[in-house]
Amino acid sequence: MSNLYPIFLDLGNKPCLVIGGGLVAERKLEALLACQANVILVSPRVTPHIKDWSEQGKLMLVRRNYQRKDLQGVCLVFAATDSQEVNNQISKDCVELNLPVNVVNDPDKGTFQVPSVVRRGKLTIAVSTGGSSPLLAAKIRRQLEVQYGQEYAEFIELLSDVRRQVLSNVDDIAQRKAIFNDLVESDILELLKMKKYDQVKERLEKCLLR
Ligand SMILES: C[C@@]1(CC(=O)O)C2=NC(=C\c3[nH]c(c(CCC(=O)O)c3CC(=O)O)Cc3[nH]c(c(CC(=O)O)c3CCC(=O)O)/C=C3\N/C(=C\2)[C@@H](CCC(=O)O)[C@]3(C)CC(=O)O)/[C@H]1CCC(=O)O
Ligand SMILES: NC(=O)c1ccc[n+]([C@@H]2O[C@H](COP(=O)([O-])OP(=O)(O)OC[C@H]3O[C@@H](n4cnc5c(N)ncnc54)[C@H](O)[C@@H]3O)[C@@H](O)[C@H]2O)c1
Repeated sequence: MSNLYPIFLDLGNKPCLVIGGGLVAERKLEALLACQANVILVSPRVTPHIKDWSEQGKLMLVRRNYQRKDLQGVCLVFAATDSQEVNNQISKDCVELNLPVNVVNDPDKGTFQVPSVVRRGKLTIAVSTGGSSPLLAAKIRRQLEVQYGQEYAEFIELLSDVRRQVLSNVDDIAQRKAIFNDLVESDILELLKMKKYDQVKERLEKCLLR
């Protein structure tokens, strides 16, 4: 396998195909729905959760075995059946069509792998072991969850607002960079964690008046 190239995809309203309806398919589906993807799931059997989500209109469920025509018009494919043979066929069909495919029981047959993920608002940290140990990826994810708490979500919102203001009000690039640097290096994050919002405001003003 080559070195994997990390990338963050915007799948909002994009048609994504999951083939298989077991627990592994459910995990991939849940992550896709959390990113507002338009999911089509093809599988004769599905978990109770998948059935519920389909009844709530959260995905399109096709209750039969995979057929090559399912690939028409989709942009991302997950081969998540428990059959090596079916997953291999899906992988072959996708490679012929140049469609990115994830194969849950044979990473080398796929063209992308799913990382373990920590989300804090707009901050996303993704961990991959290149398929060597999904359990280690999950362990590192849990460690990162402790290190990067919910305060990061608030901090990033704030940085994003301030960045917009600075980009429209400060023309000098060196000065902008200095302001952004001051903000990132400030103790605002710790103050947010302690919910000391008055002091956050003070620090912000100080950085902006630089
Ligand atoms: C990160 C995560 C994302 C997700 O799926 O959402 C993910 N697997 C997770 C959990 C997990 N997977 C497995 C166990 C049971 C323990 C164990 O066996 O180790 C557990 C633990 C559990 O279930 O708790 C078993 C397993 N996984 C793969 C195989 C097949 C093989 O290796 O050949 C087998 C053996 C199946 C068998 O026994 O036959 C393959 C893949 N799993 C990947 C991702 C990709 C590589 C990621 C990487 O390492 O970089 C890759 C290559 C393909 C892919 O799926 O993209 C998610 C953790 C989410 C989190 O908690 O944060
Ligand atoms: N990548 C991962 O993270 C990971 C983790 C654990 C296990 N696995 C592997 O993933 C595979 C799936 O695991 P699971 O626990 O979800 O299995 P499962 O047995 O619960 O589900 C298999 C699903 O595949 C569907 N299916 C079978 N043939 C099909 C076909 N021709 N077309 C469409 N759907 C079909 C079935 O209806 C069923 O819903 C297993 O091979 C397992 O070893 C991968």
